[in-house]
Amino acid sequence: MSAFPTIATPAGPVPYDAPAWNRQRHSQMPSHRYRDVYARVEIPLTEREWPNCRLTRAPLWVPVDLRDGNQALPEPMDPARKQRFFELMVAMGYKEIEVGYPSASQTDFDFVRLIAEADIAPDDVTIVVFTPARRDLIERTVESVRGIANPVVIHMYTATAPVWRDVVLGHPASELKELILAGGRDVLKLTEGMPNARFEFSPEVFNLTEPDYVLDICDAITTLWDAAPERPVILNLPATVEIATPNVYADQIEYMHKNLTRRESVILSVHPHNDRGTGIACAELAVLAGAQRVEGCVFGNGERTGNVDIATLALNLHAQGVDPMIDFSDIGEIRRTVEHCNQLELHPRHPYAGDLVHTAFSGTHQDAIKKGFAEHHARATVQRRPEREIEWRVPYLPIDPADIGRSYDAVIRVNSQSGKGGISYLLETRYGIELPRRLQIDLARHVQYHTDATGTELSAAQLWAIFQEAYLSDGTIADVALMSYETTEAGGRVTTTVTLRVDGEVHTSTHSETGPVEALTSALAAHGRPVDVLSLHQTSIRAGSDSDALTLLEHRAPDGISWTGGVDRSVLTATLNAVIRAANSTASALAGRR
Ligand SMILES: CC(=O)SCCNC(=O)CCNC(=O)[C@H](O)C(C)(C)COP(=O)(O)OP(=O)(O)OC[C@H]1O[C@@H](n2cnc3c(N)ncnc32)[C@H](O)[C@@H]1OP(=O)(O)O
Ligand SMILES: CC(C)C(=O)C(=O)O
Repeated sequence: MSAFPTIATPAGPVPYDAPAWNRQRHSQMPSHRYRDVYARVEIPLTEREWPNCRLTRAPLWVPVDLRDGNQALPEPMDPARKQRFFELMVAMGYKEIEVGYPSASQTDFDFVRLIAEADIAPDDVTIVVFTPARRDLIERTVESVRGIANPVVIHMYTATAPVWRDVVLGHPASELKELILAGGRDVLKLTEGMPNARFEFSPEVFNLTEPDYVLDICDAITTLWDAAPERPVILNLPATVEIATPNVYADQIEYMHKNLTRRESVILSVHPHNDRGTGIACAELAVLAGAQRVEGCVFGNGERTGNVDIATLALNLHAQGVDPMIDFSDIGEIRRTVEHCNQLELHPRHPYAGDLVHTAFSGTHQDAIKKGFAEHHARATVQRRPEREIEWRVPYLPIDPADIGRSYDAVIRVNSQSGKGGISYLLETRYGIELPRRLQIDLARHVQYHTDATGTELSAAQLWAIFQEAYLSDGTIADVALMSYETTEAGGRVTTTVTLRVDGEVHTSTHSETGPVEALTSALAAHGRPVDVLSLHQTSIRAGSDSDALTLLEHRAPDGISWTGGVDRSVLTATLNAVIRAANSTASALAGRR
């Protein structure tokens, strides 16, 4: 690590990490205990190519929700939930699905039998079943798939890392290799006469296993199973317990990719877990390093912190312009089904699918998103192309939420962190009201006052209520009213007659050569209630299929610049209402001042 910079102090420059400045202290935790057992293995890779590679196409995805995901649930799925999950995965387009650990339970076994006996797996979907390298369990596994017409993969695993060899299995390295090959022979023998059967081997805890030992076992198993390009063997290299930075896993995968003897007859697969929170990074770097197949769970359920999350991996590709080859266009429905089957809820910040991931509360983000949507809309109009087709350039939203079936409405929500952009966006999208910039700023102050006081989020309807209270309600004094007006034209001359009630008295005045708004302001001035109009803006309020005109009027008030509004079916009446309201609010402000 490079040296810390220095900080100028009255006593001269002091290193930034000097105790006086850097207040970090040694923790109370015994970190030294983890140096050996869970240490990264050394990989004899001298040159690495993966850092220069790019993700240009989707790997083969294999969801293991019904096996690795299921074995990590407090309450494993019942048959109905398993079937529903399976059907979801088929509908999403997965072509290879691990459906269970048939020797583990009757439910798992029966589900595989259901696939054999009912017509729930389309012909092009490969069915994977999982087994340890133990004859009785392999027998039961092969039994479960008998009669399935689909391609079938028998997936055998055994842990290979030193601690597992010593502590769990009780076999030194050479004996363990023999145990694995014995399991491999059992698989071969028991699947004789099953031309649809292919084989997969996983050296569990691959990432903690000595590279040359695991390479030797993998080569031995591909030789035993006679891997060939037309009948490849899947070698699945799990990061069963994630312990190192993702670049280390990438090195491990590249090492295998470059050194496997029958590489062209192997489908190189990875199976990352997420103990360090870097399962996604491990999978992505592993694909750069040569992996062709990725096992994971749809939203990352699985042992401890989970299997790698396939939805995130797939949508990361989508966000880089690469077709993920799996359909997440209705992520809400997928999420509902997965939550129902796993009985686990997704975190609101879960990438892509969480409730809050397409929502901005903070003012500057809202402002940028609002501008981004406006620019997007304008560009689509200029190019005469559908908005869903044109290039996406909306700041802070890595993908168009509509791509995955989420609506724009949820994108912006308002609380005390919000600013004018988000507030006006909500009023515009919900009510069709386009607010002028200076009014947006004024309204944001009213909203901020409210959110600071309550600390809660505001809905569009609540914002609308605040808007009405601020600009459309009559002040404490409402002693001016417009009784009537009439405009006539004779010989090209326009004359407007205005009848006002001011302080209980009715006054009628006639104004030549002016339109109704000027006539009204002149009449108000003549009766001691001037309104100094600075600007007028017309917009409309959508109410169902109808719309009302909304006039927004900026005027000089005793306390500075102020806004009032008027609403009516007619634009003119809306404007006159806004002028009268300005006269009354000026009176209220003056009264408040006294
Ligand atoms: C990383 C993974 O996800 S691996 C998959 C883990 N999934 C599961 O365990 C869920 C399903 N498992 C089960 O239902 C049970 O564990 C069964 C049916 C497989 C086995 O049950 P039991 O026979 O009662 O054994 P138990 O689970 O207590 O212990 C496992 C035994 O298998 C051995 N073993 C563990 N993995 C393997 C393996 N891959 N190949 C061969 N033997 C293995 C262990 O050393 C232990 O042997 P021992 O009894 O001689 O000490
Ligand atoms: C054995 C493999 C496939 C596994 O589930 C894991 O390592 O987590």
